[in-house]
Amino acid sequence: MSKLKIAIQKSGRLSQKSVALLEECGLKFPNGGGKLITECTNFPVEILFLRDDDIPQYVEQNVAHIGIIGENVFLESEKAITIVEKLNFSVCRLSLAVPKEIDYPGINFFKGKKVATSYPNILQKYFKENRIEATVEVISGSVEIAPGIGLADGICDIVSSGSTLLSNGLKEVETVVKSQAVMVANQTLGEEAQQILNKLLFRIRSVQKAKENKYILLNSPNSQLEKIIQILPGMNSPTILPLAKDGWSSLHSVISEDKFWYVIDELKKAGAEGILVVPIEKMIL
Ligand SMILES: Nc1ncnc2c1ncn2[C@@H]1O[C@H](COP(=O)(O)OP(=O)(O)OP(=O)(O)O)[C@@H](O)[C@H]1O
Ligand SMILES: O=P(O)(O)OC[C@H]1O[C@H](OP(=O)(O)OP(=O)(O)O)[C@H](O)[C@@H]1O
Ligand SMILES: [Mg+2]
Repeated sequence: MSKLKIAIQKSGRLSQKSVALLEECGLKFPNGGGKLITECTNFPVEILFLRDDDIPQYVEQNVAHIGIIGENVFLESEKAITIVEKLNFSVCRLSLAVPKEIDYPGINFFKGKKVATSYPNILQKYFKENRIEATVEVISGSVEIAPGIGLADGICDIVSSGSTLLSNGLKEVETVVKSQAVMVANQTLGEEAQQILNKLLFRIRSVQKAKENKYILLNSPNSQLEKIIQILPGMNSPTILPLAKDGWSSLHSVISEDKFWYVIDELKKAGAEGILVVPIEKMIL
């Protein structure tokens, strides 16, 4: 049986989380010792450890069938490859920034200016869409230094917390694109590779779904059960088990991660006690 070749970043912001995702999907593989290619022992997959900027090209050429990269690298590469799944990690944005003392009048500020970036394709496109004629100065890293040393009037680079901008005397003025880690694939995968990818995507979605949800257990007087069930929009209907204590039940359900603080407040008001919220490892729907 042939193997699905997955390209992930060798070292950098995406590498640990990419490895963790594959491991959470149950894939077992030796990782370390500087080996740049490794085989899964329990799934028909081969993992290639590469520079992230090279991954789109390898996937386009089918040297790797799929890859994990930032959406920013996908867009910048302009390769004929397809995003098959957004992965909800390494969330960041590509933004324009200028020295903090500038009284920024809006995007027209950039007309006739020089902007340093490692993302010339994305930036040129953005300027074109906004009818801005500006000079794009391509540098490969430490972009935030450019205005301070007189290389450019502004920059376009990755922002997450904003602390790199702050410590270099810059302020964010426009978001150019939002990004997160994505899985990309070759556009003409063979049947076998496609089947393995489908299995892997099923596992990834089960892991993602589990992360978005929590398992909740609580005790409630039977008289309050109806009210509590209405507060908890479960997967189907919640499980209810009688407690040893007369007139009380234990209720189990699933709630989405972003709702549970809000819901917990309401549950307490409705008389729920002994509330436990626990992580879910896999969720098969
Ligand atoms: N501060 C950040 N917060 C969240 N995500 C980030 C951050 N910085 C970068 N990323 C995301 O992680 C990806 C990889 O970033 P990294 O800095 O490791 O790349 P790199 O230096 O180009 O690595 P390589 O050596 O493989 O070329 C970026 O393309 C972006 O999608
Ligand atoms: O808004 P922040 O949270 O400060 O993150 C943004 C910074 O993170 C990335 O650099 P990284 O730290 O990965 O170093 P690198 O430039 O060497 O890749 C990116 O290039 C920015 O400089
Ligand atoms: Mg890179």
